[in-house]
Amino acid sequence: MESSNGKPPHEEKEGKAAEGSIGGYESLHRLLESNLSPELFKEASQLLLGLNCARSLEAISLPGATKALAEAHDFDVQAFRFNADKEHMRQQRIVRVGLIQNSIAVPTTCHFSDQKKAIMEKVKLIIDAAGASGVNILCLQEAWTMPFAFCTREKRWCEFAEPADGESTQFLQDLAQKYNMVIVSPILERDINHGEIIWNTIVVIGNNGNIIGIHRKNHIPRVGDFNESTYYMEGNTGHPVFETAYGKIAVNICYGRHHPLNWLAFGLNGADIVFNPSATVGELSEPMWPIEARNAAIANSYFVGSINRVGTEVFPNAFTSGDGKPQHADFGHFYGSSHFSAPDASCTPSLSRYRDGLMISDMDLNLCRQIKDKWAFRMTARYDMYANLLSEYLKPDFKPQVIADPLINKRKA
Ligand SMILES: NC(=O)NCCC(=O)O
Repeated sequence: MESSNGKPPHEEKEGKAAEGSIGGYESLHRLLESNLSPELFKEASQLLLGLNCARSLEAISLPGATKALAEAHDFDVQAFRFNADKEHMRQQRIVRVGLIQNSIAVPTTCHFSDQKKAIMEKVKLIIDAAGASGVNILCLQEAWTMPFAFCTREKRWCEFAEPADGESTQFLQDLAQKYNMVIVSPILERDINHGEIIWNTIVVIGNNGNIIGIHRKNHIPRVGDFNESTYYMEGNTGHPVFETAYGKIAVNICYGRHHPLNWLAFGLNGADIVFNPSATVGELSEPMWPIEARNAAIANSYFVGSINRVGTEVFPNAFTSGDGKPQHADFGHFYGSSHFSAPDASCTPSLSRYRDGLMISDMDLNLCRQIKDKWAFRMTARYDMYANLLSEYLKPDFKPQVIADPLINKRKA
């Protein structure tokens, strides 16, 4: 949507491009939409997003109440539909799935209770919008109750950790029940029954407000300012798939998306939808962001919901990145851009790079099996061959299978 004087909307509103915008636009998709002719935009869009059942992805309209909440509280809301072919012997399995991205709500210098309360208050409004839209399964962003303070290496941020059945879970249990919605809640967990150990955890809350189970982040980053290994260890919960009233779901937490075997394991356990709640910044990972999730959806014949937080979080004390550059007090810009990818290689556009948002998608889960039948990736995967390689690789005397050219150093001048 371009404004009346041809300027991108936020440039006009704020007199300058918002931090994280692309020349004043919220996303690449919106930049293209505003600057290409409708015919060219349609073609570009089809190339970028792929086709679903041989057609462009359809946008769906949402109730007035959702739009009113988005308008009043300035969050981006977008909604699309992934179709599957109609089958003779199986009913459609359509579920409405939502992703929420958000910035923190007050400065990181505020009292911790006030920070958490303010985030919960703002996220509640977006959950209300998801509820008003009839969302069945909703996933929040990684460590949603707090700033992503792990860059600082300061242990005081551990105060945000809470038991899996703690305050934020109880808060969401009420909303899950109210809206008959499954909610996936990524938190910093404190395991009080095991010596107060801290984990990066997701809690799956069923549509009756019950806790179905938890999963703990499998792969912990040691890259850039993501000093998460200072706070928690690799998870001990394997690759659970949660069978909910609306489908089988799993959660690959943030940095796990760089590990194809992590994606595979959730697929082998039967997931139809895998969420990837994340916290990641532009320079480090943005070129990977649209590729990895989409590739996982294709390779594993399931839907992926990718979520990233938004905004720049400034911390009270400056820290260094161990790269010889000056100390700094922020992590860089969390670029939002939450979106869905489908097993047939289509995907939605992304939410805003700088505003809070709610991405909604209807998806017929039958598409997962239809794509398995079409591409037969499971049938052609040769898992036994790879199981063998991996078990050899794990042995201390493993020798890489390399066949060297015997003439490699024998070329005459
Ligand atoms: N939160 C987290 O694991 N971030 C790591 C950076 C990335 O994977 O992009």
